[in-house]
Amino acid sequence: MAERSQDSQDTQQDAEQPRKAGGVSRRRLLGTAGAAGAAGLVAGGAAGAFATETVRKDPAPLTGVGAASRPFYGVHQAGIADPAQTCGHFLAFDLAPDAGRKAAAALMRRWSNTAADLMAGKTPKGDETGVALDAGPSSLTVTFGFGRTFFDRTDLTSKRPDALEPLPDFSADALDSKRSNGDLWVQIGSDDALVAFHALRLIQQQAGNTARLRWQMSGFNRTPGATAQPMTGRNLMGQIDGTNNPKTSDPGFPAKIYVPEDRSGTDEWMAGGSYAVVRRIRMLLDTWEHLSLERQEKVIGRRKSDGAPLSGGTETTRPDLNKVNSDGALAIAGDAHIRVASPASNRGASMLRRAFSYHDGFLDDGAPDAGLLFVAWQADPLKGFVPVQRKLDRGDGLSRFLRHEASGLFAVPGGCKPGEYVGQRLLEG
Ligand SMILES: C=CC1=C(C)c2cc3[nH]c(cc4nc(cc5[nH]c(cc1n2)c(C)c5CCC(=O)O)C(CCC(=O)O)=C4C)c(C)c3C=C
Ligand SMILES: [Fe+2]
Repeated sequence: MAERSQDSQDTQQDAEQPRKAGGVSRRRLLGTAGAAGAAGLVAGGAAGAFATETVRKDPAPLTGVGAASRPFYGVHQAGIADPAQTCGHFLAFDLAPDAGRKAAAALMRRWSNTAADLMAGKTPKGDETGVALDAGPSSLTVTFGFGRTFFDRTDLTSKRPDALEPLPDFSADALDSKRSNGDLWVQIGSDDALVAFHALRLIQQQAGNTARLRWQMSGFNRTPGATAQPMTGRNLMGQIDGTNNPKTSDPGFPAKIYVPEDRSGTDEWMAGGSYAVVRRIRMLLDTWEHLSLERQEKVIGRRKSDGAPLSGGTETTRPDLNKVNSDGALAIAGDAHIRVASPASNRGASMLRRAFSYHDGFLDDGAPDAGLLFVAWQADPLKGFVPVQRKLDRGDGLSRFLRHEASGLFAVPGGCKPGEYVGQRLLEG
């Protein structure tokens, strides 16, 4: 979880207060609506007991999923190290031809203010859509990033980080340029679909004449509380996915995932930020589902039922890449995904994977257009995604069942304080 400044703690506390909608708290609005409805029932001659139950002077406070909020303000942006939510939307925008740095700065200020309000469960001023009126923030996060082309369009080429050099071509790529890259990237996540849509709609509306939508992708994860106890989620191939992610409690976590806070030089503005590699990876499910369970498990190197490595133990047991079975074969095959992707096979290269599954209907041949909106977070893509994907591209047993269809690389600046906006250090520095 992102470290919290005093400001962000205040924001967190604010979020725990009844949320205000244009000066009137959302709960108050609900209470009024509930009372009016109940009054109607009484006037219509409803049974007294029913009416008494319906007229609630003190509407129940939000609890559980709806009440959960994540801080917008802080050293890092939210939506990186916190658990991926049930619903996700990714949007990429291109700046309008006549929109320069000033317009981009105004847009980032508008977007940041809106994101801060929504994440705290407040209705932004002037918003009358009503889409999420009766819901809490439901762990909403809104995260902003800049693509390589943003810097030329805003005359900031001298501040473009080397880390934004285009990703190399990989042999498994079948990339659609219209659904790749972009000047600006917005990641929205929430445990409620209406809350996520509301944020998406406001972000798109507020782009106004400054930026136009380049592409949008939407995805999902399991709903909190759907399993008997919290557990790592599954992807659409049915595998437990996310087990061996770096943990926020690992001593090396910040250095791997975030640009150092004392960064100096032309990319000083990236202090506390991170780089997101976004890949839309279609799964060839018709082919995959024809494999026997044993073959599927061999391709990954872990058991499907509980995610335990094929070298033994439970989901959290460290895989033994050297273990040999009694038949002389490696317990985790030479081309098993976890062997090829592991830091041990990549000189320590690692990343934080935070993905959403997607399903966009069926292709002409009846195959599901479904897979993973894969996001890799790291302090430097050349020490995270790139070397690992190079290796996977050459020798991963899983790659036969995947198509990388879209790609983006974005510089995601550090978080901001109240009164500031994300990217201010770049745009006004
Ligand atoms: C370039 C990086 C990676 C891509 C692209 C990728 C795609 C991808 N992975 C799965 C399913 C699983 N991946 C798992 C582990 C895993 N994957 C990567 C990297 C990429 N995956 C890493 C670094 C690791 C961890 C390796 C390790 O150290 O053990 C697993 C196992 C469970 C887990 O640890 O998360 C699964 C399952 C799919 C389906 C996919 C593309 C659609
Ligand atoms: Fe993987």
